[in-house]
Amino acid sequence: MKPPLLELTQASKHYQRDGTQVQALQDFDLSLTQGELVGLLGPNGSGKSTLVKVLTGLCGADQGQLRWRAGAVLKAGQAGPHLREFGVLLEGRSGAYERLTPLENARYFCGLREARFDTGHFQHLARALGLRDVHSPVRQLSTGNKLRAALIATLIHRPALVLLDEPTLGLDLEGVEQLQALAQSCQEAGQTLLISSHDLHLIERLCPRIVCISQGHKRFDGPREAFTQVPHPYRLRLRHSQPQPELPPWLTGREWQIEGNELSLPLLNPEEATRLMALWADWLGRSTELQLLRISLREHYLQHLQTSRVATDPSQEHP
Ligand SMILES: Nc1ncnc2c1ncn2[C@@H]1O[C@H](COP(=O)(O)OP(=O)(O)OP(=O)(O)O)[C@@H](O)[C@H]1O
Repeated sequence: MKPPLLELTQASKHYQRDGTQVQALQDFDLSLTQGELVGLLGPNGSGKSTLVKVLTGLCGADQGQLRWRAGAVLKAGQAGPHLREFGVLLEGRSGAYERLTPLENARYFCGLREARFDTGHFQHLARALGLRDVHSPVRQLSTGNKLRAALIATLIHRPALVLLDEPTLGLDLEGVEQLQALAQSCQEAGQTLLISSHDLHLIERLCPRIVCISQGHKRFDGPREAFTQVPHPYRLRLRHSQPQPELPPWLTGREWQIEGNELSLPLLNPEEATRLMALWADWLGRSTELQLLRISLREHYLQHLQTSRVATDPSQEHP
């Protein structure tokens, strides 16, 4: 097993707002290894940006520790030379200077990280993201192209760790696909990426590992397959005016949900639906609507958020 590139342990951070304490991050552990592509999911106000800020030394933590490349133990949120190896895009905002061109921005940010500017790499990034106009001031570019310029400035020095907070905000469909392909090529080149997004499908398509955060707590951290795994991934939903028939023995113990005249039954597989329909042919024949559904990614996500909820500041979260 590879040693961790970055290890964050027991990180907590609170803000003071209108005289009340908002716990943005609570005892948060995160370990990232080289070449990982990790998706960070969580509702508004769940602590994603705070986590990125603590990781990148932009905001100090109340407690917690950070280790980079198995080096000295630092206080979480502490700045240091290790940050030169980071590339950060914050909250989907264009971090590029408006008066400078995308090329000048890339040169400037490369210099800040004390890295050698590689024209070939700049051209590769601009091509990969479809940014043709690299010589006009950023202020003259469209929102999507401002973001492309910021992404280039984030990646120009080939950072070992790339942290992208909402990198698709303002990107069109083509832009999202370009970003996805670029993120995959960064991973293939051995870079580690942590991508925070509200786009569930992007995270599912792109990230083999998913971390889910809610109210500052980690709710899930594991492979994408485990994230989308539930004991009964199908649901038979029917509408009927009659009382429901008896459940066959192989379905007893399952949670049968009734709402008005709508009835929903969790199933293991579509074959269970076929067996049920044969058993209940008469009764089902009188139902007005019958649907076999696969549990959606959104439902998986909501289930993860509901597990072990704690009452820290529930008013702050909006799924
Ligand atoms: N500077 C601040 N002062 C006070 N409270 C803050 C500050 N920054 C964040 N918070 C609060 O901390 C909590 C976590 O915020 P954070 O921005 O980390 O969430 P997020 O998951 O990134 O949200 P979003 O998806 O909306 O970007 C929220 O309750 C937020 O209101």
